[in-house]
Amino acid sequence: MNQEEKIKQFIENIYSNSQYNFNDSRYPEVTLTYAQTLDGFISGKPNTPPLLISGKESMLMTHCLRNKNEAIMIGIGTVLNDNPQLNVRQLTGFNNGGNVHNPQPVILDSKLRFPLDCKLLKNYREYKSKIEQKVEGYEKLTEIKPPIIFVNENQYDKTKAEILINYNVEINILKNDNNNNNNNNNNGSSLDITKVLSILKSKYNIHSVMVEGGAQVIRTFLVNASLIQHIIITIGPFFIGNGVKAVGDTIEKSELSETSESLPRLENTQSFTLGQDIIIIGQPVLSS
Ligand SMILES: NC(=O)C1=CN([C@@H]2O[C@H](COP(=O)(O)OP(=O)(O)OC[C@H]3O[C@@H](n4cnc5c(N)ncnc54)[C@H](OP(=O)(O)O)[C@@H]3O)[C@@H](O)[C@H]2O)C=CC1
Ligand SMILES: Nc1nc(O)c(N)c(N[C@@H]2O[C@H](COP(=O)(O)O)[C@@H](O)[C@H]2O)n1
Repeated sequence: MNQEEKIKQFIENIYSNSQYNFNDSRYPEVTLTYAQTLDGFISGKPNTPPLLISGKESMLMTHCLRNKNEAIMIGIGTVLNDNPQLNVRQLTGFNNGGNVHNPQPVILDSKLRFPLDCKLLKNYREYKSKIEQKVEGYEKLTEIKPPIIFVNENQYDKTKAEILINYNVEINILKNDNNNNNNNNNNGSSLDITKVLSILKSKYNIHSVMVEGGAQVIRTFLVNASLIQHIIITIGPFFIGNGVKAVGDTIEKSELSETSESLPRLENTQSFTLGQDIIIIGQPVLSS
C-alpha cells in the first residue's frame, strides 16, 4: 500500500468505526476539520497570503477527506482571503479517469461578496467548456461542480446573483432570523447553520459535509457542536505568535446553543503523526 492508500484506508476506518451510527434524517453527517499551529492559529493576520500549516502528508489527508465527503463548506472570508480550489488534485486518478471525486463547494455568504473571478468559478467554467467542446481527454476529467451559495434575503446583490445563476451557481436565499444560535460576532448577520444543513440534505440530497473553516465558521459549528459528528485537527509543529485564531476570541455563554453549556470535548480520541504533523481525531460530546 502506498501512502495515499494507507490514508484512505485510515479515513474509511474513522467513519466506519464511529461509536454510533449517524442516522439523522434532517442533516448531513458533518466533519469539522482544519489545520492549526502549535499556538492555535489557522492563518497569519487577516489579508495576508494563505499560510501553509499542513505538511505534504497531512495535506494529502485533507484531499482524501475532500474525496470522502459529498460537500465542502467554507465561509466567504476564506474565499476572499485564500481564493481556494477545494478540489482533490493531489489524489491519484485526478483528471485521469480515476475513481476520485471533487466535493460540492458550499459557501456561507450573506452579502454575496463571492468574487466573479475566483478560482472556484473559473475552474468550473473551464471544466464545463472542455466537456461541452469535447476537448481531448475530456471524458477523464474529474467533475467540478458549480458552488452552492447561501445568502441573506435582505443583504445580497440581486444583479450579481443573476450573473452567478447564469453560470449555474446555486443561490439559496435565507430569511433573516435574529433568533438563530449562530456566530453572534458577525453583527447578527450570520446565516442559520441548521437551515443551511437541512437545505443541503433535503434539496440537494447531500449526506456528508466537510467543514474546512475559516475561523468564524469553525466557531459557529463549535457553539452548535451537536451538529458535528467528527473533528479532525492537524497541528503543524511550529508557532507563529500572531494571526487568526482557530476558535476566535472568548466565547460568550449567549453564543452557545440551547443544548450545551460549554464548548464540546472529544471522546473516542485518536492521535498520530503524519510526516512532522500531529493529527487529532475525535467525536464531540456536549456537557449540558
Ligand atoms: N488552516 C486551515 O485549515 C484553514 C484556514 N483558513 C483561514 O481562515 C481565514 C478566514 O477566516 P474568517 O475570516 O473567519 O472567515 P470564514 O471563512 O470563517 O468566513 C466568515 C464569513 O462567513 C459568513 N458567514 C455567513 N454565515 C455564517 C455563519 N453562520 N457562521 C460563520 N460565518 C458565516 C460571514 O460573512 P457575511 O456576513 O458576509 O456572510 C462571515 O464573516 C483565512 O485566513 C484562511 O486562510 C480557512 C480555512 C481552513
Ligand atoms: N488542511 C489545510 N492545511 C493548511 O495548511 C491550510 N492552509 C488549509 N487551508 C484550507 O485549504 C484551502 C486551500 O485549498 P486549495 O489548496 O486551494 O484546494 C484554504 O482556503 C483553506 O480552506 N488546509
